[in-house]
Amino acid sequence: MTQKLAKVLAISGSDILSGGGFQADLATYSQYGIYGFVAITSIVTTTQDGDGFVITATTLSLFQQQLDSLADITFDAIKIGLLPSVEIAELTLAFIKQHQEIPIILDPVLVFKENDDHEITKMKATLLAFLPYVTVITPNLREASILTGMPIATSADMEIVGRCLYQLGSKHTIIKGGNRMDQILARDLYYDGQAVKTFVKPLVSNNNNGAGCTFASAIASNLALGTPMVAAIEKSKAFTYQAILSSNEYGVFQHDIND
Ligand SMILES: Nc1ncnc2c1ncn2[C@@H]1O[C@H](COP(=O)(O)OP(=O)(O)O)[C@@H](O)[C@H]1O
Ligand SMILES: Cc1ncc(COP(=O)(O)O)c(C=O)c1O
Repeated sequence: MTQKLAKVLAISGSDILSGGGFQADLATYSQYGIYGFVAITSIVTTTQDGDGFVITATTLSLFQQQLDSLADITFDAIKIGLLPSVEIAELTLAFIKQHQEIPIILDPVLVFKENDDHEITKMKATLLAFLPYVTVITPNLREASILTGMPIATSADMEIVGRCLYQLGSKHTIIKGGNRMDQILARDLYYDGQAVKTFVKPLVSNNNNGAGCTFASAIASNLALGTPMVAAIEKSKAFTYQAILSSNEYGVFQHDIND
């Protein structure tokens, strides 16, 4: 008899270059032997000169149609990635409120409209409203700084901001130092209201596009399979490190979980 596959939903954008977005989510689920579903929030394409990218949001009705199509499915975890607008974020929040019995991983991708302070302020308020309804959030330094309004320049700042996100309602927080804090180590800080833990790997100079999506999807996969939180983060950090080690010019490449 074949074993029943765990089912994980990605609420994510499409990355035309396949490094990040739902392409990375599905590649990760596949390595964990998980059946992956996707509700597409947006399509990310490159600008004509190839130097930038354009985010086109899925229409609200098409996005809601996707969520409605998934209404009868019992998922083992849900991972949330790029939310291109406050409206898509609000529909997503309403959806996850109906799935409070499973792990929900929020990777708050705040790459959109980097120069539009008004949009960022609105999105910040919407993302903060997610905190009581998600299991774990995985902001990078910039995202953690936007969410809390606090600057992060040192490892000590990471801890202060981790504690602040806990005060704001986050149950489990991982602040990703990645390649933005240190020259030698990729150091992430975890806080759950009790203990501060750090997860560390050597910093490699490879292309890390899609590392954040891969990390959050691996955590979703591990939690869906019943792995406790700290072990899930440890395994996901190692999985993502291997993926960064074998990236190409487009993004990371996910390996067998035993590599
Ligand atoms: N160059 C790198 N070398 C090793 N680990 C990295 C590197 N860049 C990111 N990571 C790790 O990959 C994971 C995803 O982080 P990151 O790429 O910083 O997220 P995001 O894509 O959200 O900015 C984290 O565990 C981070 O520490
Ligand atoms: C659709 C989508 N989601 C998320 C991301 C962020 O990717 P990451 O933070 O994993 O590098 C990207 C980046 O290209 C993307 O295209």
